Amino acid sequence: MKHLYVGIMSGTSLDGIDIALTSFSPSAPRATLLGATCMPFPPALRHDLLALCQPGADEIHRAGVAGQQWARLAAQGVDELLQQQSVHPDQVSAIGSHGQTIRHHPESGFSVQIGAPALLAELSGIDVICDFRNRDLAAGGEGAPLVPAFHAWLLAAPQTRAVVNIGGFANLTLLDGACVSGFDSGPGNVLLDHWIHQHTGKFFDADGAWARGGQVIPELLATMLADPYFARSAPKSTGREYFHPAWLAHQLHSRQDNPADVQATLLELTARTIVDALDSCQPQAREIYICGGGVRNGALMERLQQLLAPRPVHSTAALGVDPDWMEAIAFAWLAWRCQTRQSGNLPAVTGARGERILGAIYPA
Ligand SMILES: Nc1ncnc2c1ncn2[C@@H]1O[C@H](COP(=O)(O)OP(=O)(O)OP(=O)(O)O)[C@@H](O)[C@H]1O
Ligand SMILES: CC(=O)N[C@H]1[C@@H]2OC[C@@H](O2)[C@@H](O)[C@@H]1O[C@H](C)C(=O)O
Repeated sequence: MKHLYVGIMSGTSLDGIDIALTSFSPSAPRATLLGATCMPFPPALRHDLLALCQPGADEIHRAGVAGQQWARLAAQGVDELLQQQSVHPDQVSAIGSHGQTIRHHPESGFSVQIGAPALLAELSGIDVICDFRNRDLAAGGEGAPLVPAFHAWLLAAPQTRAVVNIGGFANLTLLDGACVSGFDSGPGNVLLDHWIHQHTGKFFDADGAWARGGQVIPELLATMLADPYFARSAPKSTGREYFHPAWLAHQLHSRQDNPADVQATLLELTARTIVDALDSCQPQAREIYICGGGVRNGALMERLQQLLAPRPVHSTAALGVDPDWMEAIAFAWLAWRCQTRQSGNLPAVTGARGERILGAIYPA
């Protein structure tokens, strides 16, 4: 039995494809990250993937083409990573490939991730496991978030703790002994990224510096916080279908605010909705660990620390998991769960009728 798995995640930020080579211990809940790489999207592919997140003409053809480009980039990354680690493809049990979400509609029972898994299997010579969300949806679940099951497997502890992923969207896991809850709290970086790009051409607000120079606009914050998604009870998940540029334009309506103040308000929205989501969980987490790109936003981390004080807020690095690779490692874990015919979802999180083995296998 081989214990090496490759996990591949390209999240809603559309910054690139994260790839993690991971080994799992069959006896203990332990995941060892052997190496990882990120393959940034070439601008044209990023543009095409972003366009596919909204309905548009000829989208089936465009999704077919973009999916293959995604698979070629992922296969190149896997090849480079394995060579760097002196690992032969035959030594890898499977690739867990999330693919790129282009539509997530749990209310209609489906979620679409593209990434040409057959081509990835062909190019890599490794079994590819993909389509992790639709079995949970078929069982009445949201199909997301899935990482809480991995957090529970790896990070459960006697004290109540929370793990918060801040990527394009933010999701949290509350670990309370054997009880696990989790859901998407709302936008993470997605609106911050959009707003800074629109005003400066930059892809993200490095360290939150631009937001730090602005002032929160209380009325705008109150309007955004009044969005019904935030008050909805779990299970719930969201994405670019809901929190998109038109959502922000609608919130701004005919306001003529200083753009840096809007950025400060969007950062406050992300922080407040994460804290409100944590506060809605019972019992309260006594320690909070953050992963995802949001860890690099110093202004956001400081605001979370202020709002959550005196509870400690750390990166998941404090638990021995590099915050940049948590999600990719989780998809390596989901591949292992599928291949060993173990369930991958948590019904208490997604709302599915029961535990299910997640994923579809494309043999090498
Ligand atoms: N130095 C930095 N300063 C501020 N923000 C940063 C920095 N580096 C990355 N980020 C933010 O992190 C985002 C990427 O995070 P991550 O890779 O976790 O998202 P993702 O996995 O694509 O999203 P999701 O978890 O929603 O699927 C970037 O879009 C950016 O907003
Ligand atoms: C549909 C989809 O791709 N959702 C992502 C997204 O990014 C964060 C959040 O929204 C989460 O629900 C999910 O990803 C992680 C990996 C999850 O399923 O746990």
